[in-house]
Amino acid sequence: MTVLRYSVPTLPLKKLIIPSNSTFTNSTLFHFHFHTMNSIAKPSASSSSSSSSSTTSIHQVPELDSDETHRIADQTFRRYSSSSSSASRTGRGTAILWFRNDLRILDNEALYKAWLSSDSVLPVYCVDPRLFSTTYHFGFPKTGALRAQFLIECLADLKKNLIKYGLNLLIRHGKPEEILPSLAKAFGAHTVYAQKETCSEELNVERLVSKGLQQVALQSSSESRSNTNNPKLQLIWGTTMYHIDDLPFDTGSLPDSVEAKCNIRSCIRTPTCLGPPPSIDDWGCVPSMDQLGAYSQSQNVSKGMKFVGGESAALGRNLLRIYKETRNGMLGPDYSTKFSPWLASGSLSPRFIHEEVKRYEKEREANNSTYWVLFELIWRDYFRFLSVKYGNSLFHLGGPRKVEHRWSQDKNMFEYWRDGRTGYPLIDANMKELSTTGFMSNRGRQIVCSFLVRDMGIDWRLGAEWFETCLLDYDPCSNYGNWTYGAGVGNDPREDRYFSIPKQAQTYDPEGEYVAYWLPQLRALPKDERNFPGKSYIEQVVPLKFRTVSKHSSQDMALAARRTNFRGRK
Ligand SMILES: Cc1cc2nc3c(=O)[nH]c(=O)nc-3n(C[C@H](O)[C@H](O)[C@H](O)COP(=O)(O)OP(=O)(O)OC[C@H]3O[C@@H](n4cnc5c(N)ncnc54)[C@H](O)[C@@H]3O)c2cc1C
Ligand SMILES: Nc1ncnc2c1ncn2[C@@H]1O[C@H](COP(=O)(O)OP(=O)(O)OP(=O)(O)O)[C@@H](O)[C@H]1O
Repeated sequence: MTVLRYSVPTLPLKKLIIPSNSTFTNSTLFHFHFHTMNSIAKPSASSSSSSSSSTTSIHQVPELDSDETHRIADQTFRRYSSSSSSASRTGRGTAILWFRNDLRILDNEALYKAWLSSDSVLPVYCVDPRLFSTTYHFGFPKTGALRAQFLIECLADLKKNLIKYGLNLLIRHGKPEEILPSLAKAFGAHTVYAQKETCSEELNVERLVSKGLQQVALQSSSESRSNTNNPKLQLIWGTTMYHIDDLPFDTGSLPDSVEAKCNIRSCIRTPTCLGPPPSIDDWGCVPSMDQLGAYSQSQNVSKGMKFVGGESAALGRNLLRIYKETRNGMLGPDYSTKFSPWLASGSLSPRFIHEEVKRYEKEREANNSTYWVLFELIWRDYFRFLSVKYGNSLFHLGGPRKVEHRWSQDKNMFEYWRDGRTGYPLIDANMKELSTTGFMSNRGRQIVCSFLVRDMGIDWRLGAEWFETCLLDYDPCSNYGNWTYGAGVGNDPREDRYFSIPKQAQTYDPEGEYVAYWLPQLRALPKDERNFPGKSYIEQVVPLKFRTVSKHSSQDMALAARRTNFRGRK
């Protein structure tokens, strides 16, 4: 079988070359945990054909127990720490480190700069109620329960690791623009350091925080002439593998087709001790699901993959050897790296992955998989830089290309898709995986996107906002970037990205293992019928645009015609 690479972003960044000559300041090589072929070959949902085990199993990702996770994390922290840099800490006073989507210690430049510029760092996380309200147009939960749970785990782990480094994490509930200026005032902080974001919701918060800090300075100067406090917000780039300052072009004019060669910086070496922290009586607890708001009612993963949040778990997950051959899979934890939830929360640095890949290549072998992991990370970078270039048009119906198209907002149709009741097993299985686990393979994402947009003709923003609710790895740039591509409104030169369900099913789920896992009622059918079950399954709600597989096309058409107008909330 020829394994095709997925076709969402193929160009334009294809030509962005990963330099093979990246240089590292620390060339010492240590052991790093990689799954072996044996551990990959362990029975998993993808390899098991027993119906009982493959319908009920839960795969924890990573599959290590807590002791092993922390052992590997500590080992990795040591490998990436520096004991010699305390002499360079010449700063005075207090600096605040405002954690956002950079919930990690390793390779966190903002944290490092806060440490360097002060003699005491105050790490803060603000539980911003806006992140737990609703999506912009259609009023879905802004953060679904599974991502909320993942975030809680990230915060608990970050707090634990900061304590190991001689600090702590102050957790406050409220808006950063209210919390940070008041902390800056109370502690006389000179700077608030934070990772720079690029989308308008986050940029708006940055502006408000900056304004709040200016108010502190104004108040301070009117109250005291001798001892004024003039705190500033210092934003540090940190989300991508390529540093924005190293790109050979200005992001505002990021070309649609790029041929660029630039170095990837080494990870920041974190000092072994980041303390002392300021004196604080109550550091605040990691929030519970209840505290995160109405939409975050606990939801347990009942089958499929259960991702463990936090930097320690992220460092325990590594998988490179067979990645290229399996990336287009859909079932089980090991067909792709599954780094995305940790990358999105910032528990994992893309530069760390790059450095580890290079180390692996040097110690063992360079192979297709090691190349492809970095290649995929370039796509992640690309969508981040695209958000700088295109701003809010990434979120607009017509996308960056301002495409005019009549979209449906049929509520019933959308709900068939959302709930996995379309009558197409491949769509329904993927949508059930998403709502049960918060994850879907890249292939699945492309297929369900194409179905919603092309076969159902539904406003792509409904799909994008539903993904925003559900995905553990939700990232505004990657999500809306990929959706605009899929909907044909992005800057992708290709016109119609149609994914034919029969073809996708035959190529990527030929034995119907994936659909039978998520739709157990199909397991009783012969393997080659599971994706094409006819009357043994629910009716298809729309015919396919380019191929009629339905045996009930008149009913399909009738259903498709029953369209009611779904009124967006905006
Ligand atoms: C409609 C749609 C919506 C998506 N929404 C998101 C999202 O909100 N957040 C997100 O991280 N990814 C998103 N993706 C991209 C991709 O599906 C996931 O990053 C990938 O499936 C995560 O699995 P993995 O970590 O095993 O990826 P791997 O295949 O192992 O790739 C390694 C890393 O490369 C990056 N990457 C891979 N493919 C892409 C891509 N197409 N775009 C951007 N980054 C990529 C991810 O960070 C990923 O973790 C979306 C794709 C589509 C088609
Ligand atoms: N982090 C984010 N996550 C999800 N959506 C985001 C994020 N940042 C910005 N957006 C979206 O960007 C859009 C910006 O809308 P805004 O009103 O700020 O600007 P606009 O260009 O005037 O848009 P509109 O014309 O729709 O009002 C909204 O759809 C908002 O949801």
